[in-house]
Amino acid sequence: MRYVSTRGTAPTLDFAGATLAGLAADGGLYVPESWPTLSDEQIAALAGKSYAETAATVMAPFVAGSLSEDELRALCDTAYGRFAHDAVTPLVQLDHDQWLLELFHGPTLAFKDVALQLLGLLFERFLTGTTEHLTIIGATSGDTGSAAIDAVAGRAGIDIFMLHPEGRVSEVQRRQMTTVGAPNVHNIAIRGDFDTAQALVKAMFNDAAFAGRFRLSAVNSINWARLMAQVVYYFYAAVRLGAPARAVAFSVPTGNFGDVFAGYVAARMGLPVAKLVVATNVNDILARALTTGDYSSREVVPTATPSMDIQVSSNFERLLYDLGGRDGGALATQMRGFEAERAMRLSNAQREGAAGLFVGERVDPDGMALAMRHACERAGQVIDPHTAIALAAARRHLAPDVPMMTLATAHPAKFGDAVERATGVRPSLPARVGDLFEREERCVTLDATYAAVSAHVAAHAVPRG
Ligand SMILES: Cc1ncc(COP(=O)(O)O)c(C=O)c1O
Ligand SMILES: N[C@@H](CCOP(=O)(O)O)C(=O)O
Repeated sequence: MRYVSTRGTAPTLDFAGATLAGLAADGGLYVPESWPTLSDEQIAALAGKSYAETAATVMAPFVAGSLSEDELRALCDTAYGRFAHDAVTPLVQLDHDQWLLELFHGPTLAFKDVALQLLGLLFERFLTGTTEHLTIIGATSGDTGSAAIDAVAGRAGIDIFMLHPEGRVSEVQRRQMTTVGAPNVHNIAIRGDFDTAQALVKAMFNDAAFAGRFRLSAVNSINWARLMAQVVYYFYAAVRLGAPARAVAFSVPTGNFGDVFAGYVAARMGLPVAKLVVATNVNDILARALTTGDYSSREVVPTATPSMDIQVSSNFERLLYDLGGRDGGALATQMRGFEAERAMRLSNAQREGAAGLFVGERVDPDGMALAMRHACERAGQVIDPHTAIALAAARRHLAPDVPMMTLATAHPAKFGDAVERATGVRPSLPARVGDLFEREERCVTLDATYAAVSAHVAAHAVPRG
């Protein structure tokens, strides 16, 4: 499979190249040249397969030319062997036709592990036999950071620099990042919000001199491999609830539009998806864009769902590209307009294309708390606040005979205070996270300026050989 940039001018790459590059050189995001499809028979045949087998089948067309089927299967066995549940992403029934798709059974208790456990192995595989040293730069509102650090800590040939907004991640999230002692892990708290951290990361990629000195790569969902791995659980869950004979719906708590874009990819590949509910908190740029066509960024409001406190959603660009006829030149102009104005309008084609599958929903703090209480009292499920946002949104879009799956993106113990406030129940941390509160923290705090952050990275990164 070849990968093209959404902005049309970066070199076309194979899967290995796109994985190592992260962001395209023209500032765009890599997407497959075309969407592979699975026939109904191929989808039906997934019903008897394990998670790792499903992953190898669904991802095979995307990695063709860079990995053999046997290599991919071995990587999936290793990546998904580290999960605490044998089903990797189990379904839990909430109601007659409502389900939770639990994505938090990986090492760091969030859905990010599903993709990042694999991505760590892919980096290692693609660096083997080269003398390259990878400098990973990433931004996190909490969960990507810990999952990425777990995936690459201690790996040879890689350093990771992870930016998080100071004081705006939960204590568990922060400690999961800052207590990792491996010397290749560099935590940076910035005095700013997540959007600023994400913009600083993109600026380092887009600085030709800087990108020329270091072999930069990405672990955020700007890296195509992240999304590819997330497509798998949409298939895995849907076939268990009757696909392809029966259409299914998903509600996804959304920030950077990565997870829900993976659902869109599953639909493009042939999975019968009736609806994708794009659930946001009060930082609702995506809900507004999908309901009114107005994609305009406002001040970020800190909430009890910090991982979704985002007003610039990186992966929306991938959707706009696909729905806008894959015209890289036109998309580049549209995105440059957004970058200058922090606002843009979707074209008619983009709005109408999105309306066929997506529905945007904004959920306020009361709706979130109510959903947590409802899940606890009616189904005995303690859910995290991000999942609660999606559950509240899901309940507005139930349809007869269409199972609705709410993606449970984090373990409730990562956000224990908010869960306890809403439900009176204090979830305990699973033993697999270890002695998080006893370990020493390592992190520098920097002003949210390009000069400060790029100088820090440059001082600690290994230049190209
Ligand atoms: C727990 C949780 N839920 C939801 C999201 C939003 O996912 P995405 O950014 O892929 O839309 C995140 C962050 O990515 C998260 O950490
Ligand atoms: N909520 C995210 C923000 C980064 O998103 P990503 O999916 O692009 O890595 C986080 O947990 O850091």
